[in-house]
Amino acid sequence: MSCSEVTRGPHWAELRLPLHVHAMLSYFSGTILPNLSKRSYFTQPHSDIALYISLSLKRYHHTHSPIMARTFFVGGNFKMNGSNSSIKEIVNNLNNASLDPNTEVVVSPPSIFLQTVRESLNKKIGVAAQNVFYKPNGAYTGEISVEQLKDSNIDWAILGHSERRTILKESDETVSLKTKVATEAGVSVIWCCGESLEEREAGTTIEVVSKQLASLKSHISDWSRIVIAYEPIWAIGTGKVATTSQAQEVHKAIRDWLAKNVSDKVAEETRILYGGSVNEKNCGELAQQPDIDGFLVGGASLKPAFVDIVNAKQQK
Ligand SMILES: O=C[C@H](O)COP(=O)(O)O
Repeated sequence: MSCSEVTRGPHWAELRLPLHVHAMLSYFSGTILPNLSKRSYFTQPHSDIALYISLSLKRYHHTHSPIMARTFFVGGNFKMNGSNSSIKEIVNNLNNASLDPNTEVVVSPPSIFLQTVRESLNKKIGVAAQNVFYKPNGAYTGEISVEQLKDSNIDWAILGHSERRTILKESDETVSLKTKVATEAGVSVIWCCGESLEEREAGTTIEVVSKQLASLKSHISDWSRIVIAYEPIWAIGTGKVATTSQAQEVHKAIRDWLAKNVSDKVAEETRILYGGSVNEKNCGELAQQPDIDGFLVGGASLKPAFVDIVNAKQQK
């Protein structure tokens, strides 16, 4: 029902509204409901004023709430590396390390080690699978289901990593479907995107990442279980890290895309990680960028220096 359709209720002047509410109503009436002039505010009945109050408070809250700080996040993607003994060593190292309590940490061993790592690792550290299939069970040789992950207390998965997109030919559609099934079942996802060297040189980085995001958006509605990892393919395992300004530029573009295509809230709250040759030396400067909310670390997550990357925010 529009304001102009409201005909019942006492005149606003009969209401005993606090002065600040009146002031706020006058201030916002022109911006929130531009089709209603200030004059019409003074002539609207009770239920209209209730509508004004509700919209004004909503607007006031939106524009005056402090921006929710995003918890810094560091993921360690072991990829297809490690043995029983080396992974035990990594777990012991993490269990005994002094980790920044303000950083969320998730490690992702190969699937054969998932359960052992989950059982032996400090419970404050999350454990992620490196893949999950979109079917609940059945004849899908080599795949692993969301229910199986949950049954083993694994509540994270890395999806859309460029190595799976390129080597294993996973399409945007497949990655989006997997992400939908995982998040809907309560498994959080580190969702990866990023451009190849040819795409960067052709100047299509933002276009490529936007297309990957658009596919994701067409499959999911709840973004609260998603952490985005921007990983330029040319920087993965090459020792060629993106410069802080290159990384920040793409992270900002991803956040702008979320604001424009999903919502301001999702844009503000979604963590965007950088991945690609991150190490203990380059992480400090990257961590200072306003839109870099953490890292997805490959090679360096297998080394003791991973602890320094987790503590990147504490570097001077
Ligand atoms: O998932 C991690 C990324 O692929 C980065 O790997 P990297 O740190 O070895 O370059």
